[in-house]
Amino acid sequence: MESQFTHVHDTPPPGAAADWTISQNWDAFTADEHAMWDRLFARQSEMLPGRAADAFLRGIDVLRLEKPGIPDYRELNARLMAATGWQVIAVPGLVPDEVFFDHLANRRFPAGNFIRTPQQLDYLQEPDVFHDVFGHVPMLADPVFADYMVAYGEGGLRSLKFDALKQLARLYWYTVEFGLIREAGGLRIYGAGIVSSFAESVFALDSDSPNRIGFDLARVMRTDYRIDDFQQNYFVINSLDQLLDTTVNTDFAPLYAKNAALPPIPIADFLPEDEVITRGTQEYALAKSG
Ligand SMILES: C[C@H](O)[C@H](O)[C@H]1CNc2nc(N)[nH]c(=O)c2N1
Ligand SMILES: N[C@@H](Cc1ccccc1)C(=O)O
Ligand SMILES: [Fe+2]
Repeated sequence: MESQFTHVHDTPPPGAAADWTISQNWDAFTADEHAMWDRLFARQSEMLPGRAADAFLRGIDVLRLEKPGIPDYRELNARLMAATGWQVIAVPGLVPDEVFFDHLANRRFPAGNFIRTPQQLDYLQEPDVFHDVFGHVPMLADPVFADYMVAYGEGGLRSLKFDALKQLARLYWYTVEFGLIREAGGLRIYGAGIVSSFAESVFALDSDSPNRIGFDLARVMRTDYRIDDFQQNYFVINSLDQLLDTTVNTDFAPLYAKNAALPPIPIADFLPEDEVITRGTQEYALAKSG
């Protein structure tokens, strides 16, 4: 089973529980680590109004994330639990797929218990506490998205029975990590991978390089993605209700079977039935490929 991170071991590291959780040990975070959080938070929060989805901005407010420093889960979880029954749990880093899905299915969001170094300011491969807590957690304060993430966890466990992890991982990638949503004011970001990245929060909305395509479940589950640079495709939902209703009310089993018989859709390709919002130039990707 290949997740987008393939160097995850299958036994918990020393000090971690069987479910891979560790104590956040908030008191052990240094002033420099809190300062890194504040630097990242200031950079993102000043540029996100008008870019981030309403639900994301509401979550920042409800969870009091503007408070300086790395959030103390004892305080954060009191508010998050009150909002949607979710809680953030600390893990050393990436956890095995099944462990990840089981946590989501039980309203527990695993967050990497480390923060990036100044050298990793603009890009790091593995999710740190800023990506996980700033990027993912505000959306978990939204009841509809919170229910989507539970259903996703349950669906993830089910997908393993169909050997369909790859298809389900694509759904996660193009919604939870890199999803865009239509709002009255225009396209907005709800994907954690975008919203936690300064450069991609600009690129995803402003650049004419990437494709922007209306969300279609089967199409997304067939579409390849890249993990090492800006996305070449973004999929756009009309509402969080649409995302929840579509995925919860569709039995994925027939979809898994149908898609397994079809080749994956190459990253920047279009299908005739695509709702094309932006026919991207792919200028950025082509320039990078040299
Ligand atoms: C579902 C899929 O396997 C995905 O890559 C998972 C794997 N393990 C993870 N582990 C952590 N801590 N955080 C994640 O986002 C993920 N993603
Ligand atoms: N409906 C999916 C479960 C799922 C729900 C929501 C998100 C992702 C997956 C299935 O039948 O397996
Ligand atoms: Fe993430």
